[in-house]
Amino acid sequence: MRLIILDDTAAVADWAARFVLQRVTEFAPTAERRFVLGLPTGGTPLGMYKRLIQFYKEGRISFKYVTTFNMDEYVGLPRDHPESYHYYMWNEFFKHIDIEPSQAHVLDGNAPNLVDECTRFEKLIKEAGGVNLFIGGIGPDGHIAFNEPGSSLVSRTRAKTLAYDTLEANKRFFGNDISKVPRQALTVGVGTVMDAKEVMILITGSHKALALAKAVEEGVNHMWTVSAFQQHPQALFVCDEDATLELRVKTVKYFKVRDVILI
Ligand SMILES: N[C@@H]1[C@@H](O)[C@H](O)[C@@H](COP(=O)(O)O)O[C@@H]1O
Repeated sequence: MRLIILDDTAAVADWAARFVLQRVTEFAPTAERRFVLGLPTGGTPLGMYKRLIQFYKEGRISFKYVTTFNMDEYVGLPRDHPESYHYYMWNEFFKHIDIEPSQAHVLDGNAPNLVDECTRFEKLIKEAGGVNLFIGGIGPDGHIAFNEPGSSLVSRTRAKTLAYDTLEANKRFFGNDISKVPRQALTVGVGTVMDAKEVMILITGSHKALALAKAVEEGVNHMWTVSAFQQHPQALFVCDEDATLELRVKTVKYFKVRDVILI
């Protein structure tokens, strides 16, 4: 696991977008050999999506042969609700780029049978040949996707009841009214993300500092599900200075040696 420490949220957005650009460019996807990207929602990746849209407009990247799988979706929120992850992905990213809509997969939180929907999603990932790069964000309680504290670290895509901390953290998107935040979500499992060839997790802000410290400095722990990625062969945590506030100076100094060169 590598930890990339950058100055601020803008630097994280730029770095993450350039990392995606680099990986897609190196892979040189074609119709027969598509690049498979796992994607997150939330406030953290917004800047990365903006930069990627810019790269696309400048002709530096194409998503024509990219297949995407989103991490999660609320259960029971209409697809056209401004806080659904379908709506977010379409408005913040997909409608601005040349991705084939049929290749942009987001879990259906309104499916008649949620278990079947999760099974279908896992099957689609398998049929696509697995995920080349899974990008994720975390909650202040250290959850990855919606794998709340206590989730199995070998879990697969399934429905989860959201933890109180997550309802609190996400109420800002629902007029600060916690009662409006859906209580359940469909989420890829920790195991689903662990299966990706490479994982990049974006962590910004002092409210995520404790989670980052737990993930990096303590042992693998199902109460901080993002800590599982210590055991991934190709995992990158990309954070800003604020997110490092709970880390030891020694840890920060160690990881501040930059060894990843991007185009
Ligand atoms: N399920 C999502 C996570 O996938 C996301 O990483 C997290 C952080 O969101 P933000 O980036 O807005 O802090 O929010 C939700 O809980």
